[in-house]
Amino acid sequence: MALVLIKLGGSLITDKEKPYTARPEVMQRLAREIHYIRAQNPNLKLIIGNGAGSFGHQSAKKYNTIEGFVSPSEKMGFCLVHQDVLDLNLLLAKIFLQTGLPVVSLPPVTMVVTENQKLIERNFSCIDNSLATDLIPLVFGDVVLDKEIGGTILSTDTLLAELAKYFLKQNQDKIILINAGDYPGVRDRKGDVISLITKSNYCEIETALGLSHSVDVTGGMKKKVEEFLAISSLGIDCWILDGSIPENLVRAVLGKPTSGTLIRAF
Ligand SMILES: Nc1ncnc2c1ncn2[C@@H]1O[C@H](COP(=O)(O)OP(=O)(O)O)[C@@H](O)[C@H]1O
Ligand SMILES: C=C(C)CCOP(=O)(O)OP(=O)(O)O
Repeated sequence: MALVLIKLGGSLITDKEKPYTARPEVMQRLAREIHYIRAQNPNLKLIIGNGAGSFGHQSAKKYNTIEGFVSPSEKMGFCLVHQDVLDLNLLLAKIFLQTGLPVVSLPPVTMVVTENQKLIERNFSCIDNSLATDLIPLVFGDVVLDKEIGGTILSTDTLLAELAKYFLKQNQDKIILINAGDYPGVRDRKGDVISLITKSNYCEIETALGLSHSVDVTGGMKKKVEEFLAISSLGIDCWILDGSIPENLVRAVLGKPTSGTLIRAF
């Protein structure tokens, strides 16, 4: 049975230029599209992750949470970042539920432990169990506890890549990962969208990949492409596409012609 992991980027579901500004109308349309995808493929397993956008990235930057915490104010900051990502996730979860999608919000802080920002413990049994009962696990970029530096930040991209590897080991038939943002795909130095990134053309396009132009603590486009290229070599196709174009996400999941960037190892 196929598994599709969908990342709804913070750039798509919030206005990353305006602190704490969600885009509920975009969330509603995405919910309807995901509802349609499920109706077309009742056997499809879905995991959805949402980015932190102008919610968690604001506080994460303010408290430099990715580097850990020492002082009481940094520790408080860690908790406030978690609250910010929960607030955004709650808005999205409510909209999904109103649309009839059986989502269950699962905070990654309870699944993953790091050491000096390196992932050392994973417990994805709640994801497994949710999928087994035909629920849609809804995860998000979150704070996580770190054995050396107290805490850090785990992006949705990293989490979904880890989940893709985990389910691959469990002999999942086919896995695809789709990153939907508010950009048309990965751009080259001229600004044109690169339709296909492989191990062979990566070195030619690498210099075009940068950080996010918005407030963002987790690495922007370069890290995204590197992480997706790494899992593509395991046979997992990854799309980076524009989720603000109606039906684009639907087309990618249903295997129809899609505008955006496909990352495939070959
Ligand atoms: N080569 C590139 N192609 C597209 N976007 C790029 C590129 N290099 C840097 N970026 C920046 O990366 C951003 C996407 O990363 P990010 O903000 O983390 O997205 P998301 O919130 O969807 O995860 C783009 O909006 C753009 O500002
Ligand atoms: C800042 C925090 C706490 C999480 C970041 O998550 P993401 O890295 O997945 O968020 P977006 O870039 O998609 O906004």
